[in-house]
Amino acid sequence: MKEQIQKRLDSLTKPQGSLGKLEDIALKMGLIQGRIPKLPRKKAVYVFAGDHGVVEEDVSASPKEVTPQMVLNFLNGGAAINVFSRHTNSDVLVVDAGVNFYFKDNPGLIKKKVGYGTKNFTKERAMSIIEAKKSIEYGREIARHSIVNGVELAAIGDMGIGNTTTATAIACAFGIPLKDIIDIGTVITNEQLNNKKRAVEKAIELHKPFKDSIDVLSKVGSYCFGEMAGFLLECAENKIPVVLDGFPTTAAAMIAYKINPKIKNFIFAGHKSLVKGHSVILKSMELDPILDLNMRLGEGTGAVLSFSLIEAAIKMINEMETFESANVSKKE
Ligand SMILES: Cc1cc2ncn([C@H]3O[C@H](COP(=O)(O)O)[C@@H](O)[C@H]3O)c2cc1C
Ligand SMILES: O=C(O)c1cccnc1
Repeated sequence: MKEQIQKRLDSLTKPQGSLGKLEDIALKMGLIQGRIPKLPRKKAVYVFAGDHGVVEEDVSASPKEVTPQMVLNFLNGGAAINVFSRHTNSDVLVVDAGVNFYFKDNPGLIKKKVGYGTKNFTKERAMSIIEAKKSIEYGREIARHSIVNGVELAAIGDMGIGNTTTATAIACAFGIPLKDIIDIGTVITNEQLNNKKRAVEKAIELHKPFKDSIDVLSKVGSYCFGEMAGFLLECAENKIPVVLDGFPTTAAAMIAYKINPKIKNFIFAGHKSLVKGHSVILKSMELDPILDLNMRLGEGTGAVLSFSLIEAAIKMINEMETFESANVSKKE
């Protein structure tokens, strides 16, 4: 299949390889679909929301109430992710993986609450092993539902005050040096950055050694990261491409990747976030980001914007004429 797709790319009226990453995207999408790739008939972003006990350590600029408030904003269509999803003709589904708030039913809300926020992982496990496994299973259930509903290109986004602290702890638990990734998430003071660094150091010291992904998830993870990891595993097993967003969603991908490294063949890195550690953890899974727009928001914003380029790549391989059909000379 790879040869067939590559041959088609090389037959199009352009110097070989001149469309750069767009050619890589068309090839990867073709390998996922097992054919010259076709446009996805339905696209959706799943924004996984959850609360983190570690915010007690004063590691974020915003109060934890912002998490449920932003969930309501997503449901009302007023956040950045809603705007970019409308722009790319994608649906937004918000997942309550573990927000400390009771939400009323809403067609845009998927209720998969494992608990009302995780514990402070600088003091104890963020969650039990049973909850860690349950969060992975819930993520898989969401993916199955998405596939049954015809989603052919998915993205994951994050919403949770404290997410970048949890993401940093997860990456460190998998052996990435803290100094290579510690950074502000949203803009925080120097004191808060120090708190964040100390919180991660304390957590790693308290919980090491780390056995496997479930161990990492239960010790320093959170419900929303577990659900994102389960979502990725299930989509990959069903050959559905998923686009990652920034630092938190990529840390969640590490959890899934350590369970099944083959998932990387079904994953796109939508963009490179400004958070220092993002490119480090992308590289650890050999993922190459599509966009680089100096964004540091989350919610799935970078992922959904990259949908346009994924679609452009698919249109390119389908709609361009070949040297032969357009009667353009090619040196043999
Ligand atoms: C109003 C607002 C909207 C957001 N949308 C995404 N995030 C992003 O910021 C949070 C992580 O940053 P940290 O680790 O520094 O707390 C996550 O919720 C993430 O999605 C937001 C943050 C805020 C304040
Ligand atoms: O990299 C990201 O996606 C990010 C950065 C800051 C806050 N939330 C998310």
